[in-house]
This record gives sequence, C-alpha cells and structure tokens, in this order.
Amino acid sequence: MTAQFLTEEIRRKKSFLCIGLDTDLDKIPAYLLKEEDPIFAFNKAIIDATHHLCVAYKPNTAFYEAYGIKGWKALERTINYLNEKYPEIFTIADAKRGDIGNTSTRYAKAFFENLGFDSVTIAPYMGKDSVEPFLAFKDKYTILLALTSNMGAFDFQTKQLEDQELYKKVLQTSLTYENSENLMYVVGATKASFLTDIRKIVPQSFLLVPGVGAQGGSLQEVCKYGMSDNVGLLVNSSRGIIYASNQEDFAKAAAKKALELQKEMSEELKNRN
Ligand SMILES: O=c1ccn([C@@H]2O[C@H](COP(=O)(O)O)[C@@H](O)[C@H]2O)c(=O)[nH]1
Repeated sequence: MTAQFLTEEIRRKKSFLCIGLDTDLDKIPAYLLKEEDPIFAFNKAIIDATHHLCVAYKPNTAFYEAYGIKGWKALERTINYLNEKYPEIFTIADAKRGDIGNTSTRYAKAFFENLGFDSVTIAPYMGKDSVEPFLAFKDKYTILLALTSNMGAFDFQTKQLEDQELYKKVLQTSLTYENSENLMYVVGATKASFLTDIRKIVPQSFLLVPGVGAQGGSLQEVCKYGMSDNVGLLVNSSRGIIYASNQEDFAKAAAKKALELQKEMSEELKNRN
C-alpha cells in the first residue's frame, strides 16, 4: 500500500482511526474461550464490526507472543483475514524491533514478506544500519519511535543532545537514511504540544499517534498541532475500543466507541483540512 492511497482512504472514510488489536485472554468475553482460537474469534468479530470506521489495525505483537505458538498463529490468521477480506486497510505490526543489519533484514522479512503487514514499528536506538534494512522494502512502511506516549519518554527522548533534543535528532537523522520516503513516526497523543516542532522537521510524514482514550491524550490537541495538508495522522485507540464491553455485545460496543471517534475525526477533517 502507498501513503497516497492511505490518504485517499482517510478522506473516503472521513476517519484516520487505527484500532489496536491488543487481545488479552483475561479481558475478552468468557464465552469466547470455548472457541478453538479465541484470540482470532475475538479479532474477527471486532474487525467485522469496525472496518468501515477505521483505516488501520495495529496488533501489538506482545499480546500474541505472550501465548507462544498459539498466539503467533492467531496473529497470522488475523493478518491473513485482513489482507484477504479488507485489503484496503493499512496494517501495522507493533513489534518495536531493530537490530544489527542482517538481523533487521530477517525481522523485515518476517513482518513484510512472511506475515504480509504493510508496516512495522522500529526502535531507532541502534541507528542507520538497523533501520535501513526495513526501508529497502518497496511500498512497506517503517514506523520509527520518535516521541513515545509514556512517562519514560522524558528519561532520554527529550534530553538535549548537542544542539537539540534527542527525539528531534532521531527525526532529522532518519531523513538522511536511504529510502527515507518509507518512514513514518510514532508520536504519543500525550505529547501533542510537541507536534508543532515535530511538523517543522517532518511536515508531511505520517505519524502514528497512540495514547488517546486509556492514556488520556486529546484527539483535538493532536489534530490542532499535528494535522498536515495530507492529514498525516493515524490515531490509535486499543483498550478504549476493543474492551468497551466484555459481554456478548462486545463487537457492537466496540463499533459504538469507534463511531464516536470517527465522528470526532470527521469534524476535525472538515474544520482543519
Ligand atoms: O508510544 C507508544 C508506542 C506504542 N504504544 C502502543 O499503542 C497501544 C496503545 O494502547 P491503548 O490501550 O490505546 O492505550 C499499545 O499497544 C501500546 O503498546 C503506546 O501506547 N505508546
């Protein structure tokens, strides 16, 4: 998928919502545990109920890896289902990988070729040769952690390095990487006030913005400081949508929460774009 197609989908659906599939067997409705693959059964129901309201899904791989082979198979079934039934949806493997070059290439193959995700999240700490192997894949996106939503972001990311904060250095340096047009960035919704400075460095890049809902970030603030001419935002909500109910109506309840966000996004698009 290309970023241009993603923008077209955002305008068509009037939504830049990304739904996080952070599926936890302790939180899904108990009756689903009788299913042969409860994680996939839950994801499928959520996807079928919400696909028209969002443009992306983001399974966080931790929630699948935690269950070993069973979890990985559920992740594989989920991405296959999305690619077959809803190929217009942008898919994000939130895996936060990155290693020496030859190892990064294997990670890239795992997520882009084997599983068929459109994008994967990457930690920038190991630098150029750990990121470029992901960027080498055409029409696939590498989503670099820039300024994360958690409190620990202030431990390193906002510290001054030479003449600027580390997160700005990450953004600026990443633009010098080969195939940097395949980059997107993670910026937490809880750090919305930083978006003005971020947009000075990456005016058009897509930003994956987690942290609205359960973490308290404001959608309006994110749009005010972060929306670009091509929208350039994928705002994620995971727990706030998928765990709206733990009863038999869970998918309907998730769709209701997703619709609330989609309506707010539609307003923002009308007013700001
Ligand atoms: O800075 C970051 C980077 C990633 N995440 C991930 O996004 C979702 C957020 O879930 P909510 O339930 O909507 O809070 C989750 O998978 C995180 O690991 C993040 O929150 N912040």
